[in-house]
Amino acid sequence: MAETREQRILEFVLQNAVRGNPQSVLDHIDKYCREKEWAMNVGDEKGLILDNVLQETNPSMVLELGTYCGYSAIRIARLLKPEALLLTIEMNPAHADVARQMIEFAGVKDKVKILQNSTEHIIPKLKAEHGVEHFDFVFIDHFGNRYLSDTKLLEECCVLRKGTVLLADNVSFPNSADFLEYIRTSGHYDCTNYPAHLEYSDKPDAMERAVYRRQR
Ligand SMILES: O=c1[nH]cnc2c(O)cc(-c3ccc(F)cc3)c(Cl)c12
Ligand SMILES: [Mg+2]
Repeated sequence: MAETREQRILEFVLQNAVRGNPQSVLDHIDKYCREKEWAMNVGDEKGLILDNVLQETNPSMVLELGTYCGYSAIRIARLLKPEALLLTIEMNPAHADVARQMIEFAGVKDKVKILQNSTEHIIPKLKAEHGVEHFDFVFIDHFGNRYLSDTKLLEECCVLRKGTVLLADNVSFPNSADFLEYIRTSGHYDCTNYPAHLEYSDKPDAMERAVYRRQR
């Protein structure tokens, strides 16, 4: 029995899912987390919202804040066009290690680069060290109490452009209230709310799309 929940999810995928098949990996993570042990993957219901908003955006450069086990990274990577890339930031080394193996097993490792450190450490280095000009799409799913500060940091580091789409998970929880207030009242974003449910549960949750207006 693997010692951590994240390792048990990975083990279940490695032993039951189809190698190289991203959908099979997603389905098996959802199956394990619905039937055996709950975990904070974006999940299948909110995952469809992510799929739709992502496909409408048709991005070349994507950033994710909060990799966790790699579920949403695989979800995003499986829909990216050939030259497109996903950078995903994960501060927890154990989670990043599980995600690396999950992403490799799913067959999407060529489209995904995991950066293991805190967001405030990495975001200021994206242009100089990772050759980023701008992101077309940002999926925010790390810690609600960091959503606002990291969104402002993305603005200050000039990695957003007019039309960049931010999509934030878990905006129904109080710890991202300051973020919601800012994107809805700052005048720099056009916002849309998507009511849904907490992954693998019937508790209410929501996602918010925020399209960046200001020319950078
Ligand atoms: O920390 C999180 N980061 C990214 N996504 C998360 C998520 O989708 C859900 C939750 C959560 C919500 C309610 C609950 F009762 C237990 C866990 C968390 Cl805590 C996170
Ligand atoms: Mg989440």
